[in-house]
Amino acid sequence: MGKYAQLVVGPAGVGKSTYCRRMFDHLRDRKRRPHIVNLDPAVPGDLPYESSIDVRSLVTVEDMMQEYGLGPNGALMMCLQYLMENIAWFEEELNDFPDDYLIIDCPGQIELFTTVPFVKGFVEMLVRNGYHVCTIALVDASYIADIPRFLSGTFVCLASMVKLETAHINVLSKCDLLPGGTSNQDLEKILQPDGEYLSRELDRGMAVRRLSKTDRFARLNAAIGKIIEEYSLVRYVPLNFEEEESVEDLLEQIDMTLQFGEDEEGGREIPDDVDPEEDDEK
Ligand SMILES: Nc1nc2c(ncn2[C@@H]2O[C@H](COP(=O)(O)OP(=O)(O)OP(=O)(O)O)[C@@H](O)[C@H]2O)c(=O)[nH]1
Repeated sequence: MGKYAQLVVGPAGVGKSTYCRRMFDHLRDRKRRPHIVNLDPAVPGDLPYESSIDVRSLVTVEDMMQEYGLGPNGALMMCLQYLMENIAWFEEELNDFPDDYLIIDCPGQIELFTTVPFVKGFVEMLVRNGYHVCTIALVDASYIADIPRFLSGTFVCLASMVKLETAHINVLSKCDLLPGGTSNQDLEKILQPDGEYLSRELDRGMAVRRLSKTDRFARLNAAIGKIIEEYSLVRYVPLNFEEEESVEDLLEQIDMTLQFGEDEEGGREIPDDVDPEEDDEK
C-alpha cells in the first residue's frame, strides 16, 4: 500500500483548513487512514481539526517574533527555515504513519510557493520518504464574478504548479456560495477555460476600471486567454461540500492523479462485480 499526501495551498481565507477537516472525514468514511498536518506556525490558539502533526510543536511565529524582534512575515520565513533545518523532527513524526494519507494545511503566503525554497524542499522530503504528493490549489469560487481577479488567482495556482513540480489539481472552493443564477454554461467557461471569453472579460475589466486599453494590453489580454485555453494549463474541479457527488468527483480525480489503485497490492478496492482481467481486455 502506498503513502499519499495532499498539499493544500491557497491564499488566506480560501478555505484550506475547512477543506482539510472535511477531506479528513470523507477519507476516513472511505476506510483510508487520513492524518491532518498543520504546517502553519502562525495559527493562534486551537486548530479547527485534530492534527496528527503540528509544526507549532517545533516552532511558532510568536516565538520567532519575540526571539529575533521580527514582524510576522519575517518570523514565518524564519520558522520555515527552522523547520527545514530540523526536518529530522518531522521525519520522526512521520515514522508513526506507515501507509497513511496526509492532508497538509499550508500557510497562505504566496511567496512560499513562488520564490522561497522551503515548500519545495518540504515536498522533496515527503517524496524521499515514499509519499506520492498531489498539490491541491484552492481558488475561491466568488472570484469568478470578477475575471481579472479570478485570473490572478489562476496565475498563482500556475506559479505553485511550476514551482512545486508535483501532481496538481486546481479546486474551485466554496461552490455552495455561488449565486443561484450561475448557470452550468457560465461555470463551464471557467472549468474548461474559454480563451476568447477570458480575454474579452479582461478587456471589459479594464474598461470598467477606466484603464486605457493600448494595443499592447489588448494583445496581452488575448495572449493570456490563449495560453490558458490552448495549452490546457488550468482546469478546475468545482467543490461543493454540501453535495456528496462533488466530493466523490474530486476524490476520484485525486486518486487518478496519484495513480491510486494501479498497484495490485494496494489502493482502491475493485468493486465485486468487476472482473479485472475482463476489464484489461477492453
Ligand atoms: N460556505 C462555505 N464557507 C466556507 C467553505 N470553506 C471555508 N468556508 C468559510 O471561509 C472562512 C475561511 O475558511 P478557512 O478554512 O479558515 O480558510 P483558510 O484558507 O484555512 O484561512 P487561513 O488559515 O486564514 O489561511 C471560514 O469562515 C469558513 O467557514 C465552504 O466550502 N463553503
